[in-house]
Amino acid sequence: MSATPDFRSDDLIYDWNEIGRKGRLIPRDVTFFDETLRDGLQNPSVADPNIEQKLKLIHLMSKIGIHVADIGLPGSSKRAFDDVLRMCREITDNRLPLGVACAGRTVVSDITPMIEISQRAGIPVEVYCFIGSSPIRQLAEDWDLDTIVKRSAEAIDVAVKAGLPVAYVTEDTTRSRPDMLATLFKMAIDHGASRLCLCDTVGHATPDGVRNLIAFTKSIIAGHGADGKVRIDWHGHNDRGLALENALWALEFGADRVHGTALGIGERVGNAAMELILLNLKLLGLLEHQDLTHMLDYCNTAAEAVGWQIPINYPLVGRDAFRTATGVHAAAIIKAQGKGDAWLADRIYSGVPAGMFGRKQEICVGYMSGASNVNFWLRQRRIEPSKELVEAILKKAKGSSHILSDEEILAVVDEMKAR
Ligand SMILES: CC(=O)SCCNC(=O)CCNC(=O)[C@H](O)C(C)(C)COP(=O)(O)OP(=O)(O)OC[C@H]1O[C@@H](n2cnc3c(N)ncnc32)[C@H](O)[C@@H]1OP(=O)(O)O
Repeated sequence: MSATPDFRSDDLIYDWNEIGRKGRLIPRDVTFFDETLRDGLQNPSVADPNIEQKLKLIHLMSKIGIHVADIGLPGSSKRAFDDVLRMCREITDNRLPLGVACAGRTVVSDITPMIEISQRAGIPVEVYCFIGSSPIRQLAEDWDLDTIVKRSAEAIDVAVKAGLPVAYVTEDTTRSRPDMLATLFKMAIDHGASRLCLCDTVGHATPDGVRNLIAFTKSIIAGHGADGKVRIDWHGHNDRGLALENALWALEFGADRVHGTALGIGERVGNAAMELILLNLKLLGLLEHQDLTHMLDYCNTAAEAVGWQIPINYPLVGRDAFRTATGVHAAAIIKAQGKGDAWLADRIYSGVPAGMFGRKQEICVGYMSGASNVNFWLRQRRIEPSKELVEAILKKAKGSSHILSDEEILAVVDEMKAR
């Protein structure tokens, strides 16, 4: 598999990432499940977005190629119910290419609002019903296996009878015992669940755990005669900082659908960041036809909706993702641009080509800069870069402890003009 769809990659970028990859294939028909409006909003430091912000996000999700959005727990409050109904109507009214899911406990009263919304909005809401499956959850809740099986079967039956697709979610799967999981998975398949969602609820998993769990789940599905009928979801959290890596490995190991949230916003330290999952798959040569130029808008909208700032050094969408003040870096980018080679300029000092995602390389002037930065800055603004002017700006930059603002540079330009 070639690393990028770019015909020039093979001769100009030697790709060590590809060694050993051959033969191990991330399935090309992977799908994406966006949890921003459910798990994302479980973070204690987010503000609950208003409905207009939620609708805007729904539109952006459909633009970046999300297949299904989990849009809340309609059973949790009247406001949640109303928002979910409104979002479902937005999807049907605008024929957005986006499926919807709603979360609920394996409790009938959490499922019935989803049935009502499906009927009123004319959309099949995927029922994402969860119950804790690990010994640690069982201990805290005093649940025995029979209780969990009975509750789960009852909830799945209600949803299936209403004609809704069901993803059966074993909370804390990554710390659950295999005998417990085997019993629950078989029960869910027998009762008509079309997906088993493996949850790293507390961010415990490493890639080895992901591989073992997915292999185990596949063997249960196959052994139960449901191969090709029941799909596997991966839902991961970032407590060990491994959410993105685990999500990518989950796809590699055979998960059909992967969950993520904008900017990784979610419970505690969050989930796998959806934009980074998409970014990495794009760079692996997958998602060739997916237009990801709306990712900046998706992340900015999510950040604004929950009242967060995107960190300046955040990949892809952070302010500095494609910005340099460094003399050696800037000189090389400028040389590439001077050759009229946009491809080269976008890759020479960037592991992620900005143009692929609707962004561009930026060069600024600071204490680490050289004459190239200043020349470039002036030419971009159609100001003649005389030797004296370049030297004066560079002197100011070298004596400064920050990147020069446009105003600061223009003040030097005016000062030199006035001489
Ligand atoms: C997959 C996940 O991320 S889990 C997180 C899901 N999201 C949320 O919890 C956010 C929205 N939640 C809420 O608004 C509220 O917690 C509600 C409406 C769901 C429930 O509120 P309350 O009835 O007041 O219960 P409370 O929140 O105090 O406790 C949760 C209850 O759910 C129970 N519960 C949790 N999962 C299940 C389940 N699968 N089946 C049955 N009961 C369950 C707990 O045992 C506890 O019951 P208890 O009150 O009898 O001890």
